[in-house]
Amino acid sequence: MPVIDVKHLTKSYTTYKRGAGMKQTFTSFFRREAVSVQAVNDISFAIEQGEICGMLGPNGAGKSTAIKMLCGALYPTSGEIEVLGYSPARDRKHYVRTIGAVFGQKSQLIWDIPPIDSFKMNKAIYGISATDFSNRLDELASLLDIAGVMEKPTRVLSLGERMKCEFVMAMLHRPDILFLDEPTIGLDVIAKLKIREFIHQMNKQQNMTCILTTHDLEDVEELAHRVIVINHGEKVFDDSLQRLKLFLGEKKHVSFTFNESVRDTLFDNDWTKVMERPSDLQITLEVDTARISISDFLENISRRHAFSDISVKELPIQQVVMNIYENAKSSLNRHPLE
Ligand SMILES: Nc1ncnc2c1ncn2[C@@H]1O[C@H](COP(=O)(O)OP(=O)(O)OP(=O)(O)O)[C@@H](O)[C@H]1O
Repeated sequence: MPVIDVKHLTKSYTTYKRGAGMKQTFTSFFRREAVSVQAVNDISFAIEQGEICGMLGPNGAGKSTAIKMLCGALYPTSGEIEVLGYSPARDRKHYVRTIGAVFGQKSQLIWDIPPIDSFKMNKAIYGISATDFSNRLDELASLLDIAGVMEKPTRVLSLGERMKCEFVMAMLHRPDILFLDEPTIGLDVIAKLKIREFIHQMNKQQNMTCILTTHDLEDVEELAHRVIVINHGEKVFDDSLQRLKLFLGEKKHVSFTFNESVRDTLFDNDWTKVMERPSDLQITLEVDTARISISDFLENISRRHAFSDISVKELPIQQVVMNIYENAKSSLNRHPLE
């Protein structure tokens, strides 16, 4: 039986148009034009206990709105959410004891006091015993490597240190389900690794279920068993990471800065496509790594052309979603895996 069951979830926001300038602002006090935004549109999914599900989608797709409804912070316009038998919006008081949440863009810690005092506040709110609090805090602090950080005022912490403390705050009461909204946004590679390792550990140790929204495909690659892609409020993909990769192909974007100008035609073959040409010396190529390994590709290029800079990246999320969106409608039900 799923621990999270979402049926036909829909959320529309109503905002009011306000014109620019004094005259239109004044007019809008008396006559306002209502504008409705369909942020989440008829989304359904079910998640089993212990699953880690990544939610991907471009800016404005509706991911945060969906997570806020799952946390009980927003009422759905229509549709049903059941998490561990609770309705998040209706049974808030009992429900919040079973979940934890970390929002990359919004802190739960109190800015002017050290995180340790915010943790003690949660101890009181959740009625955690002194022994359990102390054991749990020791465990979380050592997993996240934050000794010496918890006693400084939150406002002086680096982003990475603060995010680790946000995770402690969310996990002190041992929630069964963790909702994460862009938990690694703005973090350096080391901090990202630490946080991913921590989520893994909690998932393994407590069989904790987790939904995370992200723009970082590596988060999904490292963590998620399953991926839901949302575009314009609609679910356009819901399956395993393996199947997402089949949609993406094994493509990467490789950008070079060459020492001398190169012609586009040099990259005219079956496994590369020119994506960008910012200058004579710079080029971004899409490389199909199913056809040529990155190491062979780089060796091939470096034998012919000297370059001073290079970067290898996953496909931008915008493009991933576009590819999926274009393919999804026509071929989702008759995919090569089947
Ligand atoms: N409080 C609000 N009032 C009106 N419109 C809103 C509100 N919150 C979000 N929206 C609109 O709903 C849509 C979905 O926004 P949401 O924040 O859920 O997207 P998202 O996928 O999380 O985007 P991002 O990746 O940029 O955070 C957007 O068009 C946004 O402008």
